[in-house]
Amino acid sequence: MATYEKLTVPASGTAIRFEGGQPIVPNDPIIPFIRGDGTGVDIWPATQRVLDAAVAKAYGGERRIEWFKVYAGDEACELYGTYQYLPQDTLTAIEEFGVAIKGPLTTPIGGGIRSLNVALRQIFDLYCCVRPCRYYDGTPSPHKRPQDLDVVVYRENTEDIYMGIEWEASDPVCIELIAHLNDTVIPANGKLGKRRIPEGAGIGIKPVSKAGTQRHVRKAIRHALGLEGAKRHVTLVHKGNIMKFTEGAFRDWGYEVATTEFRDQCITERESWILGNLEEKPGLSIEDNARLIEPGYDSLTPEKKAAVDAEVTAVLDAIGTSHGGGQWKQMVMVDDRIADSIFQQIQTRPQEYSVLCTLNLNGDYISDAAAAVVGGLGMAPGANIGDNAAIFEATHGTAPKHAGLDRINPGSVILSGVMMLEYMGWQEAADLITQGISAAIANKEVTYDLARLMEPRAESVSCSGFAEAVVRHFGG
Ligand SMILES: NC(=O)C1=CN([C@@H]2O[C@H](COP(=O)(O)OP(=O)(O)OC[C@H]3O[C@@H](n4cnc5c(N)ncnc54)[C@H](OP(=O)(O)O)[C@@H]3O)[C@@H](O)[C@H]2O)C=CC1
Ligand SMILES: O=C(O)CCC(=O)C(=O)O
Ligand SMILES: [Mg+2]
Repeated sequence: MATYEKLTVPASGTAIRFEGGQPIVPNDPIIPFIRGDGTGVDIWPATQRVLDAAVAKAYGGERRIEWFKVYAGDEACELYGTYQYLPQDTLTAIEEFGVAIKGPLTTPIGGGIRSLNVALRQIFDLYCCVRPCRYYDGTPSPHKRPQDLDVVVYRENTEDIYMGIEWEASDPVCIELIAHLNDTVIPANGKLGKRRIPEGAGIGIKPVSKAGTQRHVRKAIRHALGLEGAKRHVTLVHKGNIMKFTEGAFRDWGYEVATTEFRDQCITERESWILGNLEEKPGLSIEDNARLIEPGYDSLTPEKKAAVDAEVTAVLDAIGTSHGGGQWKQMVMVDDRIADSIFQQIQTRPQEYSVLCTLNLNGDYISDAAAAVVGGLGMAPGANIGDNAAIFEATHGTAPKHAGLDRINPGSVILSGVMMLEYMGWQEAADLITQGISAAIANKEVTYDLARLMEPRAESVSCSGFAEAVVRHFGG
C-alpha cells in the first residue's frame, strides 16, 4: 500500500489491476475522483449521484464503487498550499488504483501553469483520447439531421504541440535557438531556400513519432474491428499537405499499421477502388484501372503514370485473392482526409464517417466541433486510455461563468462515467444511465443549454435536477 501525505484511502475496496493493457476489475473497486475547478463543483456531485444509483440498481449491492477523493487544481492548492496544483498524493492514488474520473481543470492562457489535464495524460502515458459523439433522440441541435453523426474521435494524446516544448519570444534560449536555426540548420537543408524565422518569434516544437502514432492507430483500428457494417471504418485525419514530416508521416505510419499488422482485416480506400473496379469490369487492364483511381491520369508524366500502374499491379498481386471478389467489403476501411476538409465533412456528410483517428491538436478541435453537431459540449464525454491506467473526463472545460449556479449540464461527465463503467465491464449499470439520459431528454427535462435550443423553448431543470431526472428514468 502506498503512503499518502494528506489522504486516507477508503477503508474498504480493492484496486483495479492491469494485465496486458486490460483492467481487471473487482466488485468493489476504489476509484479516485477529482472534483474539478469551475463547474466541477456542480457537475461532480450530480455525476456521483447517477453512477452510484445505477450501480446499486444494476447489481443490488453485489458491486459498488468505493470513491476516493483526490485533489487537483484550485482545490488542491487549498489543501496542499500555494502552487500545489497537482500534488504527489493525487499521482500516487491514480497509479495505485489505475482507473480515475475527473471534472475539468483550469489552464491560464499565455503564462502561468501548464495544463494539468494534459499533464495527467502525459504522466500516465494515456495515449488515446477517445471522444464519442452520438445523438440522443430529442436533443436540440443547430443541424437538420444530427442523428446522422455517430463518430468516435480517437485523438493522439501525448505528442504533437501538446508536449509543451516551447519558448517565449523574449527567452534568451529562444533567441539563441532562432539564431542557430537561421544561421546553421535552415541553410544546411537545401530545400528550405532563403527561409528565415522572424526575430522576436516564439518557438514551439511539434514532435510526432512513429511509435507514438502507431500504438494510437492500432487502438483505433481495434475499436473499428468491434463495430459493424459501414461503421468498420477508420479515417486518418491530418494536415499532411502542409506539415509533411509530422502530420504527413502520421498518415503514412497509420496506413503502414493497417496494411501490415491488420492486413487480413483492413482495406485502404485506394485498394478498395482497385479491387472494386476489377469486380465491376472483369478483365479491366492495369492501365484502365489506374486511370479510374487517379484523376488526371492521362496528363501525368510517363514516370508518374508508371508509378500508378505499379500501384495497381502491387495491390492485385498482394491482396487480389485474399481481399478480392467483394471480400474487402466486410473489412475495416482505412482512408485519410485532410483536417480542414473533415470539419466540413462531419457537417455535410456525417453518415460517411465512424472512427476519426487524429493527432493531438486536430482531435482537440474536431471533438468540440463534432459535439456541437449533436447537441453541444454538455453531451460530450471522453476517456484517456493507456496501457496501465485510464482517466475519464468530459470534452469541455470549467465553463467558469456557470460555476456554482447548479445550472450547467452534467451530461458529459455522467456519460464519461458511462464510458468508465463500460471500460470496467459493468455494462448493465452503463445501460441504465444511457436509458435514463435518453428518457430525460425525450421528456424535455434538460438543463439550460438544451432547453434554449428546443422549439418551443423548454423550461430548464437544474444540474442536480437533471441528475435526479436521469435516475428517475432508469429503465426507460
Ligand atoms: N479537460 C479539461 O479539463 C478542459 C479544460 N479546459 C479549461 O477550461 C477553462 C474554460 O475554458 P473555455 O474555453 O471557457 O471552454 P469550456 O468548455 O469550459 O466552456 C465554453 C462554453 O461551452 C459551453 N459548455 C461547456 N461545458 C458545458 C456543459 N457542461 N454544459 C453546457 N454547456 C457547456 C458553455 O457555453 P454557454 O455559456 O454558451 O452555454 C461554456 O461557456 C480553461 O481554463 C480551459 O483551459 C478546457 C477544455 C478541457
Ligand atoms: O487542458 C486544457 O486546459 C484544455 C484541454 C482541452 O481543450 C482538451 O483536452 O480538449
Ligand atoms: Mg478541447
